[in-house]
Amino acid sequence: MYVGRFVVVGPTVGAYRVSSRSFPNRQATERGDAVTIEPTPDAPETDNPYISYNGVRVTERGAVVGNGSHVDPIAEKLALGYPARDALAEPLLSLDFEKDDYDTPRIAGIVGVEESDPTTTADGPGAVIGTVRRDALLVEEVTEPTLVATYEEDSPTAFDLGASDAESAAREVYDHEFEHAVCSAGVSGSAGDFDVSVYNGE
Ligand SMILES: NC(=O)c1ncn([C@@H]2O[C@H](COP(=O)(O)O)[C@@H](O)[C@H]2O)c1NC=O
Repeated sequence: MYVGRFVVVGPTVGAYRVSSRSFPNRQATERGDAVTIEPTPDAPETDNPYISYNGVRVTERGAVVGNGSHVDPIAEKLALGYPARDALAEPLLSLDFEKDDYDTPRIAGIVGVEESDPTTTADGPGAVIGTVRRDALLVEEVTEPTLVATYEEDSPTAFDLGASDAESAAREVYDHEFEHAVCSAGVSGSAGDFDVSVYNGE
């Protein structure tokens, strides 16, 4: 099955996988507190605005994963002190679904939200997941690893993630049977102490 891009989000571990039919020549590159999704040096030129972006941004108050330019404002709002639910919901709503041939949804999540966050109820690190589609804006707290994808699996659904560290999470989502894996990133930890890892295949 092809689900396009997907995030898996849990309280202390999460991941993002790029799967792509149209733009497979891409890589995940760690750059300080971010992971950039970008064309490989040999990729054909394109003016598609949706294929290069930060897929991960780590802040002191949580690690953000997602499939587009909304990751940056989510991280910035979180760092400014917005509650996790609101930091996720506002950029999704204002940027909306992608204006491409597929009305591709924006998907995102925040891992390792601090316990004091007023919009999570977890007794420990919290997590929120969300998506904006043409027909819905869905944002919710999750207490177990949860997946949302751009296509088919486009509402948050429980996901059986075995990994508990960033490196294994990146590897596990890359190796998942969903078709057309391109690259991935994993995050683990909680507010103030995160690990990040990328995987670009063998
Ligand atoms: N985030 C990404 O890496 C990404 N890659 C491709 N897209 C969009 O999704 C469309 C379909 O891509 P594909 O055939 O690779 O699933 C592309 O034309 C592009 O508008 C993306 N946008 C959202 O997922």
